[in-house]
Amino acid sequence: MTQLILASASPRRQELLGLLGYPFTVQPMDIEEIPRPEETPADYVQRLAREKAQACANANKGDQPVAVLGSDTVVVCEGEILEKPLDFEHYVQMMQKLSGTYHEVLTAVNLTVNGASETALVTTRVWFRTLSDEDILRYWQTGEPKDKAGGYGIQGPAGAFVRHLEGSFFAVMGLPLFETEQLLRNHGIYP
Ligand SMILES: Cc1cn([C@H]2C[C@H](O)[C@@H](COP(=O)(O)OP(=O)(O)OP(=O)(O)O)O2)c(=O)[nH]c1=O
Repeated sequence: MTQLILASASPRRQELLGLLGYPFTVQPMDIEEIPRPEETPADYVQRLAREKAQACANANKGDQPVAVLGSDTVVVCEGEILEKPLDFEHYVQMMQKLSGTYHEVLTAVNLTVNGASETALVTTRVWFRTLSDEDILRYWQTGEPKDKAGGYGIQGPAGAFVRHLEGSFFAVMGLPLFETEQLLRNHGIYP
């Protein structure tokens, strides 16, 4: 039987994959996350999702057959890629950019199995209400922004910043449920 591995350190991705009902194990991969010159945000997230899954598949070569899921999420605002905030200043800059306007959240998920590799990309447009300096400071103090792309987690208190969303809530949180299940089914993997 093919063993399913989630190549991710993200507790959100673990929680979301758990909702699909597949038994799986977790093996995070440390991949360098730096966009190449001229690489579009869409190409970048898809490459990282693929690299995470392929690194994990390589690490499990020779064992029993494995199917590996890798994923990556970035926030894109006015053409700029926003990843995890490096510090408070960086976080404030990000929130000021996101305040009162919309941005895109790009999440790619890759399935690598038996040498085959397929990636799905989900783009979600998210509209934030205007944020005051106090909103921004108070949200930092929750400790939530640090490990999240764009400096926020839609599934937590920052959900109150979101006026409207077009796309997939689960993709913003880190793993699109519909597309992930489709990838698995396309490759004959069922719970
Ligand atoms: C925008 C947004 C991101 N996030 C999280 C999901 C991801 O964990 C993180 C994006 O960073 P990633 O680099 O995609 O993932 P990661 O480093 O956490 O985990 P791994 O590479 O091992 O898979 O931001 C939320 O939880 N909620 C949100 O609303």
